[in-house]
Amino acid sequence: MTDLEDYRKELDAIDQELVALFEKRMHISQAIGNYKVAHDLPIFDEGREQRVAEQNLTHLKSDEFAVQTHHFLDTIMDLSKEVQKDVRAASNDYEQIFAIHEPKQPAQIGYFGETGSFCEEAMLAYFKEAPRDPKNYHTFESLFLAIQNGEIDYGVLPVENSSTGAISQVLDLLYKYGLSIVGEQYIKIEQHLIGLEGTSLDQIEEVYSHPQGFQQSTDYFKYHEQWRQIPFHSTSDSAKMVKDSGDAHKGAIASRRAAQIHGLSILAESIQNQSENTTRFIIVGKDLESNPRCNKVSVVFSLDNQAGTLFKLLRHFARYHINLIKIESRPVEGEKWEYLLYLDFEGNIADENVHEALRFIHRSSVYFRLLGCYIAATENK
Ligand SMILES: O=C(O)C(=O)Cc1ccccc1
Repeated sequence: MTDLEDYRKELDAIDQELVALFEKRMHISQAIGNYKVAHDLPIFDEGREQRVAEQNLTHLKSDEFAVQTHHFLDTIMDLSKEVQKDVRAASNDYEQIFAIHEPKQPAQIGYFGETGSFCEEAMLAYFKEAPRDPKNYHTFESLFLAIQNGEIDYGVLPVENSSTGAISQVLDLLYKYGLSIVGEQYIKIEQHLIGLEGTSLDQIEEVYSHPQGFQQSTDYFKYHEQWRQIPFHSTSDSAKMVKDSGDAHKGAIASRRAAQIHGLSILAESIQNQSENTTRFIIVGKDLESNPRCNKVSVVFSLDNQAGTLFKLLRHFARYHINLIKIESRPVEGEKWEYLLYLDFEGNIADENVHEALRFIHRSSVYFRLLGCYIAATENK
């Protein structure tokens, strides 16, 4: 027999013992998982992991393989945690996450802002037949509250702008109120400086708008630094306020439509930084809705604060051939340096690969919620 064959036989014998010990260890991890679920304890205990690694390294005869042994122990502990997370996921009634409801019809719709707001435009574009008696709300949170308490079935809010990025307050509210995304709509945004009829630019002293209006028009305001910029509810609330004030020194940033509706004049046209300025709006409802035509999924989750967890999770999107569209992170309220991740990707929750990927994210995350599965909007260029 060659030496090589002898070595291999020795390895086979060791592997056999390792596998038997590993299986035994995994059963104990599972039992610990059950205990932690029953006693509502966290799965990750950094102090204990550190102690286990240190204690086991003292069993080495020399330091020669200390690094590899550390790696080996870390991997074993990662696998144990996965088993424990499986136990917890099963106890969370995983299928409940996918409980799909029928769309509400006829539905009471709400939107953010006074009549003439961009959200109203998005609502009219999304619900092809103009909704009957839509209600409007002057803060994002009051709109979320109205959906939560059943005053309205769906609400329309901005979630992302092509030049200013995510509208983070809306992401935070989706998490806070546990509501769902049932659709989306793009609207091309042109901002104008508007004021009372018969006034001119040199009379303006202060300008009102939604913070988005200012952020999308920063270049224009570099040339008008003497004007006071005053944040107000929505662009259209600002327009209405200027009209109601009758004050020629006040201006608003809003749409052409808002100027017409509130009887104001355009003093400076198209003042937004980006000529193709576009906002993505979401239609928010109480429950998850989905049908076979839906091709976009949104989720929110948080991870253990450990090296490599995000990579380990995102790797599965490549493995299941899922196209990621967007990832956004937000701090968790009250938890310093802890983050929630908002992920959009292509697919339908009924697709096998999406289901598998979601099962994995759910299992690997500390917090997980499916925000919605809906039809991806296309941009009208
Ligand atoms: O204020 C509005 O009109 C809104 O609907 C919010 C908003 C503001 C600016 C751009 C896009 C959406």
